[in-house]
Amino acid sequence: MNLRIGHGYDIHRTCPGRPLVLGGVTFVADFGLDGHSDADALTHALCDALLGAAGLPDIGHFFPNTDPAYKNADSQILLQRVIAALRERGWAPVNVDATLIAEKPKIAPRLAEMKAALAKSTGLPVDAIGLKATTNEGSDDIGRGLAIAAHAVALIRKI
Ligand SMILES: Nc1ccn([C@@H]2O[C@H](COP(=O)(O)O)[C@@H](O)[C@H]2O)c(=O)n1
Ligand SMILES: C[C@@]1(CO)OP(=O)(O)OP(=O)(O)OC[C@H]1O
Repeated sequence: MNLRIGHGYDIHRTCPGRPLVLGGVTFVADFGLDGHSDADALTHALCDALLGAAGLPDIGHFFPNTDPAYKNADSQILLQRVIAALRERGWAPVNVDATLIAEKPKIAPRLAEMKAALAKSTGLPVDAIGLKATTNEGSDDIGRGLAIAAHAVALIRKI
């Protein structure tokens, strides 16, 4: 089999006093996301989708949240390392697709920047990066602005 599919999901709580980083882009917002790294939930979901496709353990296995090396880590670096781990095992990404669930801020105006950042980190062309945003229609903690979540899928091919 030369093609594999993977799925990833991540959620981080919002908090004051931290930058809001999503898909490698920093948003102007009065809140950020809580986490050990930069807490970029979208990029973490993408990492897990890619790792899952290759049958590898999840992001926390490769970059433990107990390791000071990853304190405030740039998740684009983690994504680059995930791509390298796949390549070492003979896999390359074909395309990825993700959905960000956030009540605010408005993501759509910055989607192109986010796709460009993720294309750079994955080595994929921009048109192989799918990215959408939706609110949670006011329901549960995401709807109340207390958290931001992301779902992602990735297709990989044997090199
Ligand atoms: N944080 C968000 C959420 C949504 N969008 C855009 O708005 C459209 C409508 O959102 P619904 O939750 O009502 O589906 C959605 O299709 C996105 O284009 C956004 O930019 N940022
Ligand atoms: C990214 C890592 C890095 O330590 O930490 P967090 O920013 O806490 O993110 P999470 O998705 O909860 O866990 C994965 C960890 O690998």
